[in-house]
Amino acid sequence: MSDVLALMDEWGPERVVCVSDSRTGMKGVLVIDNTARGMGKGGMRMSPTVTVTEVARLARVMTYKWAGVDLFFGGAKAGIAADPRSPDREAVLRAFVRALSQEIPRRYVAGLDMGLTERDAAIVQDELDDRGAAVGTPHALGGMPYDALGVTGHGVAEAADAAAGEAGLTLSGARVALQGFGAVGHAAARRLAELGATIVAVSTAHGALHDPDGLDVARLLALRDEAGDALVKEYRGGRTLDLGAELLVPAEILVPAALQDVIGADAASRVRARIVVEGANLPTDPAARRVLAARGVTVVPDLVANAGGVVAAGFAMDARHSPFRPDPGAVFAAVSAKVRENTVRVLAAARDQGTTTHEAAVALAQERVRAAMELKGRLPR
Ligand SMILES: NC(=O)C1=CN([C@@H]2O[C@H](COP(=O)(O)OP(=O)(O)OC[C@H]3O[C@@H](n4cnc5c(N)ncnc54)[C@H](OP(=O)(O)O)[C@@H]3O)[C@@H](O)[C@H]2O)C=CC1
Ligand SMILES: O=C(O)CCC(=O)C(=O)O
Repeated sequence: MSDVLALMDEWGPERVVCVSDSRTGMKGVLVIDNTARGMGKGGMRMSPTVTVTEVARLARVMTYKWAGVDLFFGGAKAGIAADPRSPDREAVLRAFVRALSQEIPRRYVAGLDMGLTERDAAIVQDELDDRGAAVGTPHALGGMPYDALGVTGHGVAEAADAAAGEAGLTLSGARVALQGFGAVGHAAARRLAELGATIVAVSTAHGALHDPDGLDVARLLALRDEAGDALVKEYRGGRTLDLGAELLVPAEILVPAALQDVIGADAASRVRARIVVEGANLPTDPAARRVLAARGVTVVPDLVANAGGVVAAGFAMDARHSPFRPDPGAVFAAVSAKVRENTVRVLAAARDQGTTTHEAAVALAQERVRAAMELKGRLPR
């Protein structure tokens, strides 16, 4: 745990709970970062490589993301070290949730992150026999299935449109390269195409595709439904690239929407896009952000660009104990308004203060978290 102790600072994390189960081989962690503005809320991820440090870093992003959209929840994230394609995934998920029955839903409500779907949110509710245990459940359970609806990706595309406007570009005809075609990536592609952008590259863990004249987004979306992960192998047209090369193709806009830490200082010096919109959490590191800023590349930070998920989760938190379903139209409208407003605000603040956009977004969020900590007597004496 020494790595996590090293991550602890005045903001958190307040609570790190590691759990395991010998019968299923389950190993996982819940990190509750800062609850000054409300209880722990954030997605649950399943990945064979997840680490305690990764989940703690993601939980910190959640603290800032909730504050950034000015909704009253605290930052939290959960991670299960397992392959989401494993036939044992349900048993592992159930064991994880059972082991955290003291935390869920009293201190933490689960949501969707990488590797988990609406059906998993339903399993979390089932395991604890509590409709309040998770959000992101299917419509048939009265939930707000924000991944299936593509709410986060929709917001990412709206952020791209707002940032393009600030940079004097229009999305119409702009070339976009995307990493990841999961819950966030596919919905971002769909909305970007609707807004007139040309998607020139996409990738999944199985490979990357590039066509400088534009990929057929409708075909890619249909293949995702038909072929799942193998969509890049099934697509006819374009040429395949080594994984990671999709980040560096000529394009006006780059949307990393898969993994964390994919753009370091070296990749940042080779990115060809004028705008980077962070669909994923933590795709860039601080050195990369400085390199991009120095090169005049506009970065819309994760906590701004992918905040559609928290806005939807906010609606879903309200609806957990209500017989009424949230109206998807109202959710999409709120996501669009909030993400656009925050994109413009953060880009302007960074320009005015001479900071990176991440520094500007975090400063705004910290101001709100600090105010709550002060009111609750949580600041150091
Ligand atoms: N879901 C949400 O509402 C939110 C998600 N996020 C963040 O967005 C990111 C993506 O999450 P989400 O879309 O939910 O996850 P999913 O599990 O739905 O999709 C992940 C996608 O990334 C692809 N991928 C995995 N590894 C690589 C790789 N090495 N190179 C290229 N693509 C890869 C996967 O491919 P394959 O299918 O082949 O495995 C898949 O297409 C994460 O950082 C998450 O934290 C942020 C806010 C909200
Ligand atoms: O809080 C949620 O339910 C999902 C949002 C999330 O995990 C994220 O924005 O990364």
